[in-house]
Amino acid sequence: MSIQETDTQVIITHPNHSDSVVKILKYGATIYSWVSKGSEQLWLSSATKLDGSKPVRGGIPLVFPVFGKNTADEYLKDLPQHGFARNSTWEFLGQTRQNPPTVQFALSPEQANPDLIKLWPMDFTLILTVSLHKESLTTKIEVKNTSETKEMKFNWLFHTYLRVEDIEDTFVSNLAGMTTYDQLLQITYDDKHPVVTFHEEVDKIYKEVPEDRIIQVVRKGVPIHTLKRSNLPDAVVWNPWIEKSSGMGDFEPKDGYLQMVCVEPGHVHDLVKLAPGETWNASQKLFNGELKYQAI
Ligand SMILES: O=P(O)(O)OC[C@H]1O[C@H](O)[C@H](O)[C@@H](O)[C@@H]1O
Repeated sequence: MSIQETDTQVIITHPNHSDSVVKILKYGATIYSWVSKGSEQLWLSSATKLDGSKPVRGGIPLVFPVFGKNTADEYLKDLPQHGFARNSTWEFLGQTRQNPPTVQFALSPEQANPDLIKLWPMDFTLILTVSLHKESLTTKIEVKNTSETKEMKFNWLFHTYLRVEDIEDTFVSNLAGMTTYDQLLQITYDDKHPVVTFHEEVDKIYKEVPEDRIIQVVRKGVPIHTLKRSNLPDAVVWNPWIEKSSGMGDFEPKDGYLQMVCVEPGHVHDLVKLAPGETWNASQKLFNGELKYQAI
């Protein structure tokens, strides 16, 4: 059996490659482990809660309908950081394809976290589709505005925590020349650095990155993660480094920042505006591609 469902999670094992396994919590529809060819690809805090009491610190939390805090939008302004998708229990819809094994989860106001959904009075359906391939993982989101009258405005982001061996000799490539908003310095500039390196806290939103920019995480000249985006123009690159991780109670081990980097494809610079009855789709694909340098 390639799909196992329990009360709290769904585990997919590739039918022809038993060393490829993905584990998805119903809480947040959060992928918290993806093993490809026998090795874990995602970072997960050893102190994270997997019992639905708090968003997962690690894996691929889903950020909707707001990235960070939005103080300007009349509906989004009351929501907590990163919205409510990661703190709601999604409905498991079942397996939709045998090979590659594919499953779907759904979230609508009826299932969403009751304390948070009352702050965002919209009618919507989200469908997350997860496909496990021999050497890749695809996550696809469909957002439908089910209202007959009201426009819906939102952000979407896959908050992907990638596992690395040593962040100090790792870099993120193919963002050279892109406009970035540095969330720490609170300034926007064109990043002329050939690659993003990590020797202190990094928290940057790369804006409107063309889809043909294939973001790679490279260690010692070897690409260890490759990320393809569809309809997700922005990419957040985050490493909390020493001080920020020590302030996060659910971040363990405390030097775990050395083994992770978040590369988060999203639509966060602007809000997606969806007319009544309309649907919006986006996806990310994680795999291990050939080294490819894309310069300015
Ligand atoms: O602590 P969280 O709410 O999960 O947010 C974790 C991080 O998410 C994103 O990467 C943001 O760019 C960061 O500013 C934030 O610190």
